[in-house]
Amino acid sequence: MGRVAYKLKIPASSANIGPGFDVLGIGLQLYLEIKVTIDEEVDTSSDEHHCIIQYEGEGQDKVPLQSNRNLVTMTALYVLRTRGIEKFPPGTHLNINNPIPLGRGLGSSAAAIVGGVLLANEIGGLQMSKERMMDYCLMIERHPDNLAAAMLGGFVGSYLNELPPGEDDAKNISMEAILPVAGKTPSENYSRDQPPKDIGVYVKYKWNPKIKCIAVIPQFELSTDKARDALPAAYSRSDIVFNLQRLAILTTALTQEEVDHKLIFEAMKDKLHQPYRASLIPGLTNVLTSVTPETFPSVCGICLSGAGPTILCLATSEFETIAKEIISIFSKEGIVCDWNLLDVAYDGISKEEC
Ligand SMILES: Nc1ncnc2c1ncn2[C@@H]1O[C@H](COP(=O)(O)OP(=O)(O)OP(=O)(O)O)[C@@H](O)[C@H]1O
Ligand SMILES: N[C@@H](CCO)C(=O)O
Repeated sequence: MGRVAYKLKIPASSANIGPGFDVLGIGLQLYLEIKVTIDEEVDTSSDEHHCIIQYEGEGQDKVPLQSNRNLVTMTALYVLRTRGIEKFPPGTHLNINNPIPLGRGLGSSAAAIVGGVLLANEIGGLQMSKERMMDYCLMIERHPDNLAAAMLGGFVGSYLNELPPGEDDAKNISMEAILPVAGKTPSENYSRDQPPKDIGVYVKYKWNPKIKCIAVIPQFELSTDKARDALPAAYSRSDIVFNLQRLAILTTALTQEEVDHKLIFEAMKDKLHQPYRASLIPGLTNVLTSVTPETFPSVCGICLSGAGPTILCLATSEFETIAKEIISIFSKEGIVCDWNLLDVAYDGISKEEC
């Protein structure tokens, strides 16, 4: 085979966008990069799956580098196993550069999972479509919003199909049958079954390019699992209708040529997840009610990004002023933040030869 080298890029993402809990996502121009080099002359036998990982960027002090513990390579190994391949080709090196902060609501885990599936697709020559790769991704992170935005790019809506009984069981097999679970001895009995087909359906909306994304990123982590545990098991009809009405408006309001700031602002309100997560994110309620088109005319809307704690503010100008206002509200709670102005990543995953 000789030496092979290429780079995979996967965007960060913001999920929910207010009312679209587990439904909407936006790909963001902040990319997890995985440089893949395969050189069979190089000895990689120190790793049990022949994959040496170098990692820099967010989480570099804590992201595991063993191939059976790192989310990117664990995901790739899961996909490869379902195709009868148990290891990477001898001589595989990954140089991972990750600017996406972990556990902050910017889709770091979705980028890692999409990156792992894409890596397996390339290494195994599997030639899967993006939709088929999404089936694998959804076996690991079981809501489609961040994953679809990372895979497809742009502003994306998704739903999960109601699969026939046998296939639905296959979709819900335990995580331990798919990936090694932290704190547990890796299983010898992983599933080698390919996932059901067409678990999800995705649609890309247009996006008005005048609207930019301000991400204000508190310097503390909130795991998605913890933020999901804060949610109730059931909702009132009026709260569900509140979100559905706004969701129906929002997906078009963000595409219209004339930006209607007040319409978007109202359509980005939510009653299904943000109110329940407020206790985990001091200052959240104040941020969501203080930064409005009345206080800053270029604000279109403001919401929790994914499971938080990052705040996503959509705006057409005044970016630094708006970011500083959000930062000052958090600072009153003793929370320090970074911020970043991000454009939409319209294209999702990509591969460059090196
Ligand atoms: N590049 C990476 N390499 C290895 N593991 C990663 C990588 N990125 C994320 N992870 C894993 O994913 C975890 C974060 O996932 P989590 O779903 O809690 O947050 P998030 O994806 O950043 O936020 P959200 O889903 O709300 O957008 C990290 O703690 C780490 O275990
Ligand atoms: N929709 C998900 C996104 C985070 O992964 C949530 O809010 O829990």
